[in-house]
Amino acid sequence: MFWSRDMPSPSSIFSAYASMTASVMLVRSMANDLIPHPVRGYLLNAFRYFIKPTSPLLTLIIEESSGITRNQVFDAAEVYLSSRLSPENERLKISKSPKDKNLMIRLEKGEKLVDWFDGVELKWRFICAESEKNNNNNPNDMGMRSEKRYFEVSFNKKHKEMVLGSYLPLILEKAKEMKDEERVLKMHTLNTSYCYPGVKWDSINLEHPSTFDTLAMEAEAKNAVIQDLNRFVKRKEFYKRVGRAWKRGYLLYGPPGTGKSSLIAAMANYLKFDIYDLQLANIVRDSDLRKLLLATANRSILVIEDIDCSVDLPDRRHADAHNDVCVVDELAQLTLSGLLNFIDGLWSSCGDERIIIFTTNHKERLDPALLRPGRMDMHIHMSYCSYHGFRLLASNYLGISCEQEHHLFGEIEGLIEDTHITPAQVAEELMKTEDSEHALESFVKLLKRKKMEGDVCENETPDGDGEAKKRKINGKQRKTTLRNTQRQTQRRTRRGTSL
Ligand SMILES: Nc1ncnc2c1ncn2[C@@H]1O[C@H](COP(=O)(O)OP(=O)(O)OP(=O)(O)O)[C@@H](O)[C@H]1O
Ligand SMILES: [Mg+2]
Repeated sequence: MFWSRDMPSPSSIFSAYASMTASVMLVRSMANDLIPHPVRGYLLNAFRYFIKPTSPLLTLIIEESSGITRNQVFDAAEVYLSSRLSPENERLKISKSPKDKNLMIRLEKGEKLVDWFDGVELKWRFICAESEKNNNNNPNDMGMRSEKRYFEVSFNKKHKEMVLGSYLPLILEKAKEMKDEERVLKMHTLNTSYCYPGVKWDSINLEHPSTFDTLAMEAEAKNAVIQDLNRFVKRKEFYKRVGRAWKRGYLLYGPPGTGKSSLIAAMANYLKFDIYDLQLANIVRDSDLRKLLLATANRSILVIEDIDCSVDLPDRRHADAHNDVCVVDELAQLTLSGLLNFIDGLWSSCGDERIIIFTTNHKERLDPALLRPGRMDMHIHMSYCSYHGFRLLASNYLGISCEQEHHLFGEIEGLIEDTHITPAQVAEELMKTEDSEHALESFVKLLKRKKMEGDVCENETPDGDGEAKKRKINGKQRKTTLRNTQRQTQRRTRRGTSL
């Protein structure tokens, strides 16, 4: 081994160490004699604090609760870490509650896990510390066991800013996405059973399979809706800054069977929002309406279907004839814009991330107050099936992808553009057989038949783009048809939603 003259020799190091130890012992014994016990403890602690080697690691403690509320970072970490498990983990906790879709996997106490973010190593540990709480004032108290659960995450100190500013926010966001994924959506409808005084919400799982991928709608309109929803959910701060309730209103209009209810389900599935289906025809008192609205949760969609029929006051008066006259008078004063103001008022004070959707087959019959700018944020016209819509349905129902061609497609394209056929009718026809050739042949026959019969769009809404002119029936016939449709939709409204 190389040894330099300038370096202290091993024997000198040893003698220096021996003399230092001796002097520490001497100081200690002097201190024992001279310094009172409590002061001595304090000085020793201070001495240890200054001479202890500094660790390059910083450890964050993430406790389960902060005060009486749960700690969101803990909940998020629990969910996030379940996606970061490694083969090294030896003990995991598995659970599933009735409302969960899948098994929940969580770290068992003591388990460790290493995560990497931006090239930085983060060491996680889940700790459950049991402690005994003794209530000294109560002689009968044998002590209560309580469990303190927390995560520890350690990393190099120099990454503190990055962990606090980027890593933990990412965990919160990721966990929210994962929880949304897991979430079973609910459809809330009114319970108006006679054994229950008043009305209340009843919920069932929303298992409507409609998504934006299965919805036949013009690509531009569909993208506009998706972008609008994305913008809405991201703008919490914006709504706060401009002093508006964080809500968005959509009016869906178009003939029956064009996908209004399917679009609502697609929106709910996309946003993972529950649906509250408010059948106004079943609400008798303003106080009930208020109670119902207060019982709706944030991140939900309030739906009022067939709005032109639901607030048809003479009909509601008739339906509620067994109730007292004052109530009838109260209802007669209920206008759509009044209802909206009422909802706005409630939501401004106690609602976040709310969507309200009205549907109608007859936009022209709506209260103009509802249509004025700023009332319903987006008007969405659901119309007859276009060739583009047909291709999407053919892909969904017959498995003929949008890139594939078929010898009947050219003929269908020519026929469908001049025929008023709803996506519901197309879907029904394509479902009749699994043999795609056969299905398309009979679909062509249907289109030809409709064209020959000079099929009309008796429920189409005139919207200024000339569609009203396409109608080939006279006014009298049309009124009868509209009345029948209205009766039909009123019946449906009373029965419950068509979602
Ligand atoms: N645009 C569409 N894309 C895909 N499927 C559709 C579409 N429109 C209708 N359908 C099919 O037709 C069925 C009925 O449609 P939906 O209930 O959404 O129509 P609607 O416009 O709400 O009708 P209504 O005015 O009678 O309430 C749906 O369950 C779906 O199978
Ligand atoms: Mg509908």
